[in-house]
Amino acid sequence: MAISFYKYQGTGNDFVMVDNRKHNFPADDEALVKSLCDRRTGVGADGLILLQNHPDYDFEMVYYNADGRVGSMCGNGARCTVRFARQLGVIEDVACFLAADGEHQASVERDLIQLKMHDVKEVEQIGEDFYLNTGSPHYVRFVEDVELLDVYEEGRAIRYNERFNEVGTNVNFVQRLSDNEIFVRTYERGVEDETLSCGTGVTAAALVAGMKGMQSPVKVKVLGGELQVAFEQHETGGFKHIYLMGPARQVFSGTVPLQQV
Ligand SMILES: N[C@@H](CCC[C@H](N)C(=O)O)C(=O)O
Repeated sequence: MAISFYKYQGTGNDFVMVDNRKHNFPADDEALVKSLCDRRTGVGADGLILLQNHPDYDFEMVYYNADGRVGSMCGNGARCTVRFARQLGVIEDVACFLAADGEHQASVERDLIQLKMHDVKEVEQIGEDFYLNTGSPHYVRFVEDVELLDVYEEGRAIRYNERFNEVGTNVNFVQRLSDNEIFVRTYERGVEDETLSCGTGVTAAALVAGMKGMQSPVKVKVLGGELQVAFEQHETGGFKHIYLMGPARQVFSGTVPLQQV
């Protein structure tokens, strides 16, 4: 048996995508997902996503981290899944779909995908840092010079801090570049390394920038390109009308014999 797959990327956050509408991909096989995501012996990706039918939505997105475990919400993965659904003819230019954290709306605008994120009700302050959930848990630290930072070492130290116990966290280091632009580097849980971009992380970083006085929309530079985050701040704290926007495209497609993974 062979697995047909597509490889997509959104600002360098890359995913193995499987059209699971008529198949039954054995995603409970953690070792299989992990081996497909392996950059030396597999296809290579930060995660694997199944696009499946759902009776109440245009489609359902099921996301697995590169370590093979089922993940929480993935912002870039969702933008890539919308592009994938458009290319498969599942949707036209708008989508309403189900992800790990519930319903999302999205729209395709030429090479950009705009994704509506869920409201964020609270942002915890931890010393000078912040912790919030944008579909996945994110720790946000503002720094002076993000390019000089050892994201792997400093990210891991926070990721495995006992405060976050077995749930863990993603860790975002943020530099303010101008009145409306930040630069974000992320250590991603489940990849256990820095990735070129993290959509839920960029969203978390932009919201914290908003708390610090930055106006929406916030431009976000990442190692893999540029994203934009729009939001409205609740008077009582928290955020609503949150949108993540950026490019997402197919890189290649192929098949992998199951016995080789
Ligand atoms: N790359 C993602 C975040 C995926 C979830 C993360 N790995 C986790 O386990 O929390 C994104 O674009 O949001």
